[in-house]
Amino acid sequence: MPARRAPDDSRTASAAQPAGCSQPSHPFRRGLVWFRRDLRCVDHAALHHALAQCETVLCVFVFDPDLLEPLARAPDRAGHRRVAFLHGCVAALDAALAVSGNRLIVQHGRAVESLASLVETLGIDALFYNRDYEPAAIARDEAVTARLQALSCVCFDFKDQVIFERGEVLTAQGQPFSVFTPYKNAWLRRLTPADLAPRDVVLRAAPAAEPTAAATMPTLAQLGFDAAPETPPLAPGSAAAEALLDDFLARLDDYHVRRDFPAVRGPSYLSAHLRFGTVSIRTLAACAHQRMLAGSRGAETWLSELIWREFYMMILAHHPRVAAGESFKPEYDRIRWAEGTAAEEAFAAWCAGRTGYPLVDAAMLQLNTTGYMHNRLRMVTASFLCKDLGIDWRRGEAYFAARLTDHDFAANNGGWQWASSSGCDAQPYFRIFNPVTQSTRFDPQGKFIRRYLPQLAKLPDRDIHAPWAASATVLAEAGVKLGKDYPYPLVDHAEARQQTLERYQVVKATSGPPQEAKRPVRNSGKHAGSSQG
Ligand SMILES: Cc1cc2nc3c(=O)[nH]c(=O)nc-3n(C[C@H](O)[C@H](O)[C@H](O)COP(=O)(O)OP(=O)(O)OC[C@H]3O[C@@H](n4cnc5c(N)ncnc54)[C@H](O)[C@@H]3O)c2cc1C
Repeated sequence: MPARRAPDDSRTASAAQPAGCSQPSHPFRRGLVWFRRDLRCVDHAALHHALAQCETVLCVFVFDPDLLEPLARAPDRAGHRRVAFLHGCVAALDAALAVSGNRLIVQHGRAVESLASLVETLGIDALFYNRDYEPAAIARDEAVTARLQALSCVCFDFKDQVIFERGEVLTAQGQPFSVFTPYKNAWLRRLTPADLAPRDVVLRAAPAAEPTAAATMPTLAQLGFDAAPETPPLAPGSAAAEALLDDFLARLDDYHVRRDFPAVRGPSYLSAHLRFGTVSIRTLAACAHQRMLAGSRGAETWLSELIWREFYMMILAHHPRVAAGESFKPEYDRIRWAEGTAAEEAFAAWCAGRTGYPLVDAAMLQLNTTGYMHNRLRMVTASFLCKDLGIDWRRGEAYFAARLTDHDFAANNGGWQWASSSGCDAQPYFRIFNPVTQSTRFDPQGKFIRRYLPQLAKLPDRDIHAPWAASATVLAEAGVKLGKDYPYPLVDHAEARQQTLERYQVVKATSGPPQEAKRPVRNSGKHAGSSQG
């Protein structure tokens, strides 16, 4: 039996009142809040309801080997950075709870067994958690709920990760949207102040006898991961998220003009915090919405990005087959991607940032060294992999998934399917980013390239985007020996573009007028009128 759904998760605790329950002030004696992608103790739906429903509220986080082991095994220890960030967020949550005399119980084990054991040993009669929308998480939550209900523990789940979930924003015919702009318009029409109101949390100190203090936080080494670097690329926890948000709000009004330039501090850098819920989506959407109503174009554009996030989560919820590796548009699974030794070498070069296209390489080095990549560059590198190297987008998706600290299945899959044209509201197959044009346009002085490719730093702005086209004198003056200090380009873009158009012929019949492919495209790469532009 699934968890009981609160009819809504508005601020009234009675929304979660179990059916047939009399109305004592606290219908449950001991409740447990299971933290997952919501590692904060402010504006938190499950915690809000648990405090209203239970005499005593305990809190738990479970480091689940089902999730950790694949990351620990990932090649070149790629998953370690993300787990270090997660570990830091869990520690920060524990510290935040301690301020009000509460502690986080931290478990290391499979969620079903860990939670069942806690329910029995601590005498828990109700479990509260916020919903997750990834198919594997849904399956896990159903297993947990079934097991706990068998132990007479009532389970409640809440909407918290999004403003609107699965079935809340639909077409006039009651169908899910597959195009972003009408979805966004319907999303905005549906929005009311209650959707953005914080789910208040007023913590009560846990009685001293509660066994939570006995819980110990496993070290990263005990979890099978490297120790966190002394200066992590991104500080974990809610306080760090708040600092990033404060910094971003001062530049929000210019977001629409700054966000596309990777060398400029344009976007919010909040993605990993949104991923782990150290900041509430309601807080962010409320800030953006308020400033948008006051006339801020930057805020309007940023709110659109937050809606893209929900759009892709909605797509995943309605089309879980994309999580099984299928293209959103099935005809795109007929494409024959490059295979064999040359393709393997090309993939390895793309991963390592050795394609010979400086913007692509600098972007991959940003990902490999920091666990983050700027949105513009995610589009450029993804397009380069599928449409210049002819390599299956799923390989790039997996590479990003292992390395991004902010990895979110729905956004990553949506972004890759957008770039490869196989997704809903994706860019048409015949629109192919020119990596040099993207570079001159979005990193005109090569500042970003110079940051990650210091060997090219002395090249003039004019030549840094395509070093192979620079004169021998310019290269010599800049101290660049092509083939030694920096690779020759792996492919010729014009030829690769032609091959891609041929490769995509199998989908042409269903995906657009063939003559469009012949029209020269000035590829600004608008992501359906929004960020991926
Ligand atoms: C190939 C590809 C893969 C991607 N993989 C991920 C991923 O794994 N995780 C992830 O969070 N985003 C992903 N994105 C979307 C986007 O690139 C990042 O959200 C953004 O770069 C994060 O930086 P930020 O927080 O500074 O963004 P901001 O510009 O400040 O945007 C604010 C928030 O809006 C959301 N957002 C912005 N753009 C998008 C988008 N196109 N799709 C969905 N949500 C969006 C994110 O939650 C982001 O944090 C991907 C995009 C592409 C093209």
